Amino acid sequence: MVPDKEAAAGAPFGYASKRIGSAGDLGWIEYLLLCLAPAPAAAAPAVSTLPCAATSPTPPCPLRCVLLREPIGGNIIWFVCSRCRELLREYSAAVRRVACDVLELMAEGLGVGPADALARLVAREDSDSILRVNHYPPRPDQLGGGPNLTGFGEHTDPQIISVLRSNGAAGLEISLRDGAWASVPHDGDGDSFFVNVGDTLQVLTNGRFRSVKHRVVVNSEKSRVSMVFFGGPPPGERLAPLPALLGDGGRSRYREFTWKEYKGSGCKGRLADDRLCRFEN
Ligand SMILES: O=C(O)CCC(=O)C(=O)O
Ligand SMILES: [Fe+2]
Repeated sequence: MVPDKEAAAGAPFGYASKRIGSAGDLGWIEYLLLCLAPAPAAAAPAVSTLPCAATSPTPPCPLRCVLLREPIGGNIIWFVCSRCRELLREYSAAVRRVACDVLELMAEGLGVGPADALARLVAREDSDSILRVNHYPPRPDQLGGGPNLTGFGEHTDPQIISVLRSNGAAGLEISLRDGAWASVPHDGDGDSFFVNVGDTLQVLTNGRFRSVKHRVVVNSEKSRVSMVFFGGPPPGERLAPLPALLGDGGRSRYREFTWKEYKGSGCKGRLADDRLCRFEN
């Protein structure tokens, strides 16, 4: 995982609260963003050997492991103990396999070959995949502004596929074709995942699978915690609809671009922006 000092340097990885992205979007949220791409040797984490949580004086993180938060010069620097690091590694390897299995089933359903035509992009060691832990504290009584407080504003996920697991507290909603919002029912037994198509899968499938707008509203007494694996392609990967999905006229709805280019174009905009329209033919 990419080292903790990235957070201190103001890079997108690490801990943040309320601010989502760099364009002014706000939400009733705190979150951790962890890069799963292999870290360059020179940037090996200096803080990974802290003693494990049980003996730590800091509050437990939503994962029930411990993160130490230290306000230094206005920044919050976070440290992950070695046990937490190992748990996160195990979890992300398992959830990456789930993502790849789902992508293989999608390729089969679409009739495209080879079987790993989609999954290979996420399975690769250099895939730009991210783990995000979101914590939405309960809505405070004193806040006005109607029944729904925005936890995470409407957006689509830019990557190929997102696999989300929550603690069963309500709040996630998806946008239907007619623009109405529908709550995603949570799983009472806690053994299912919410799988979301990302913008890049919409491109790869030439629009056959749609990247659905979603948001989180905070209106309950209970904190919501979600943990999302975002399977993204390697940065230099050239992305375009799979040839088998171009249809009879051979029409590609999107021009070719690299993942790096897409990320670069999207990160400056607002959460709700339509990032794909710039790449449409
Ligand atoms: O917390 C949730 O349920 C959704 C979070 C989300 O959409 C995201 O992290 O991209
Ligand atoms: Fe999302």
